[in-house]
Amino acid sequence: MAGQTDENRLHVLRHAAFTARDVREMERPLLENGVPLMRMASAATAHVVAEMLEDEGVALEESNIVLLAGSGDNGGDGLFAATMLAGNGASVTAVAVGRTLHGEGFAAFVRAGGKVLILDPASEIPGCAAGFSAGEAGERLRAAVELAQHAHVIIDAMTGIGLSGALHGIAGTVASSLGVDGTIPDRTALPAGDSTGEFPLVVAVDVPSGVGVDDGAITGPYIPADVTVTFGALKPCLMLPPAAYACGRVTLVDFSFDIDGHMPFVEAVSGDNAAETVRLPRLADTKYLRGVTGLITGSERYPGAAVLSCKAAAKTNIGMIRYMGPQVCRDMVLDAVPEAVLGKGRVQAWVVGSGVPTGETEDDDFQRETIAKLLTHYALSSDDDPDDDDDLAYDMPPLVVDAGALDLLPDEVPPQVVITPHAGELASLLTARGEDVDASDVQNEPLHWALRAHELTGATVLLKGAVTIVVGEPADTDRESDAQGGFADDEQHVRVVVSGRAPAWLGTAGAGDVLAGMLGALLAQQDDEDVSAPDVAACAAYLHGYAAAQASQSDQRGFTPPTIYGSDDRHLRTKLGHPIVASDVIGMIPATFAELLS
Ligand SMILES: NC(=O)C1=CN([C@@H]2O[C@H](COP(=O)(O)OP(=O)(O)OC[C@H]3O[C@@H](n4cnc5c(N)ncnc54)[C@H](O)[C@@H]3O)[C@@H](O)[C@H]2O)[C@@H](O)CC1
Ligand SMILES: Nc1ncnc2c1ncn2[C@@H]1O[C@H](COP(=O)(O)OP(=O)(O)O)[C@@H](O)[C@H]1O
Ligand SMILES: [K+]
Repeated sequence: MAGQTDENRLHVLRHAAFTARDVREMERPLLENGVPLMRMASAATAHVVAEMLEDEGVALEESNIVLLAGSGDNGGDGLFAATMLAGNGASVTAVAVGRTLHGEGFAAFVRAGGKVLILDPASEIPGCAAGFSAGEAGERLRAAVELAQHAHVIIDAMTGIGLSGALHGIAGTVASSLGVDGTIPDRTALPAGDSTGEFPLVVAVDVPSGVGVDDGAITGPYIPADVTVTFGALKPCLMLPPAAYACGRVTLVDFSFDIDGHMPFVEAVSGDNAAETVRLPRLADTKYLRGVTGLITGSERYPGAAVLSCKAAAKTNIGMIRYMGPQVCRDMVLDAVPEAVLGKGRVQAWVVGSGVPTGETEDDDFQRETIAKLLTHYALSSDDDPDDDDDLAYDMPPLVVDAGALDLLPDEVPPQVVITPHAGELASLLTARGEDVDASDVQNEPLHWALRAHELTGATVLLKGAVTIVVGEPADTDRESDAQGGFADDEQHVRVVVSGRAPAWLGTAGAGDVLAGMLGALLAQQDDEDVSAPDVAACAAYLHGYAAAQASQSDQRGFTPPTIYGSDDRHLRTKLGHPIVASDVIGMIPATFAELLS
């Protein structure tokens, strides 16, 4: 049984992220018992740096390392790591970006022969001359940046979970000189773990300094890392876009935290989770029991979306699909999926809007009218008393609202309504509700805006991207108390799940239509009340991403669970794969099921 417990713990460690506050709570009992966490953190960091240098064929004695050290404990971790590296012959310079340095770490570093470069004229670091002129401060800053740019490795220990707001002051200037300012990481996401293989390699201590630790937002300067060595548990920024794209390969040092005693703030779905949401066919099944998905998708302008959504749904383990749409789409759907049934009838889940033009155009009014009529059944009245009408909305089958149906979404809907916008569509939906936001704001702070959309509409929000974020209510939430108390808006009542399984090859026309169809099918087959809409939605994104990975033969993915420090898991993912079209993803759905269920 112990083996199984270990396996569960490992799964949680690799797929659950905890807020900075919870991490501090988990640390406390260990620190009170005198467990030398900082020594453990820094030893692991030093080991990872040494290993990277070895991989690049650079001997430690010949290496130049620059430590960017802040004045908190993150800087302390960095200083002790640098001490070990200096002690083993590396030439290490610590650049102090704050007014102070961790006392013991600094003393140890100096004893090991490390050099220190102070940037702040007001610094109070013992034995270091301060009070230099503004001109000299500028010179020192330039020298530090130059030194770092020519190092083999930069160890980024400016801030960890103690960051508040965007990096400012000298730390901010250093980060924007060496990294980027406010823009999201733009890299090929090499499957072999993101390392550029070019010097300087960047190792982030705990988290890359400057990214939003709890929300993954990028609002200021930071330095994208090749490797992040993180301590105790994953932080949300290691999972959430866009910060997760700045972390590179992640190594987690297990401190034996009590992870079971705390609620993760964000979870990443795994293949096991996805497999669990698949309803296995039973001997006494009929097509109706296996689930029926109704689709009102495609239009005269975009008939292909009808085919993609229908075919994807039909192949995602259900009994039947029903299709409604214009003649051209009906013909094409029947051609591609002769099994489809045309017209109305009972369904266990709906998919609406994929390939339907938005309200800005005059086209396909009939398709939009049909969708609008269906959506009226999902509208909740805004008064606080849940009345009979509301109950009817709660009793409606799950519904996926995609693309051109998003602007038809009622003001407030029950949580089985899943909206599937990309960043631009989410910005439009929020703008229509009075928020001042554009697509790039959503890209920089996707969790924040997904939560806002959930809060405003009550819908489960699936925000598409390389890491898809899903926000909604947990399974056990009492809908009546929720209707009375307003919509869930704090971490206790919101479930945040991500899927980062897809390669970037998936960003291709029609991929969203395929996802909508797969999600509609996955929702239609649910007969377990304990599975929440956000979990089903995230699993659909996982299956979709996995099918794309198989179709493109790619190892690339938006989120890779961390390697646990000390475990022997150094297998490199190297296959970049090849381009695909959305239809290729559909073709791989059966093989994906076979793989995940085996
Ligand atoms: N508490 C513990 O038991 C452990 C903590 N560890 C390390 O300690 C870190 C947390 O340490 P701290 O709580 O000291 O906090 P940090 O070291 O993360 O950050 C605090 C420092 O950052 C500066 N700072 C904060 N926001 C800033 C901003 N926007 N711009 C510029 N500077 C800013 C503060 O002035 C302060 O100097 C963890 O991330 C981890 O690296 C590890 O040693 C493991 C054990
Ligand atoms: N860089 C990326 N990496 C992985 N997946 C991506 C990336 N960009 C987009 N995707 C995925 O591709 C799909 C695109 O959907 P969408 O934007 O709706 O396209 P369309 O409207 O053409 O169908 C989404 O599932 C999204 O998560
Ligand atoms: K850091």
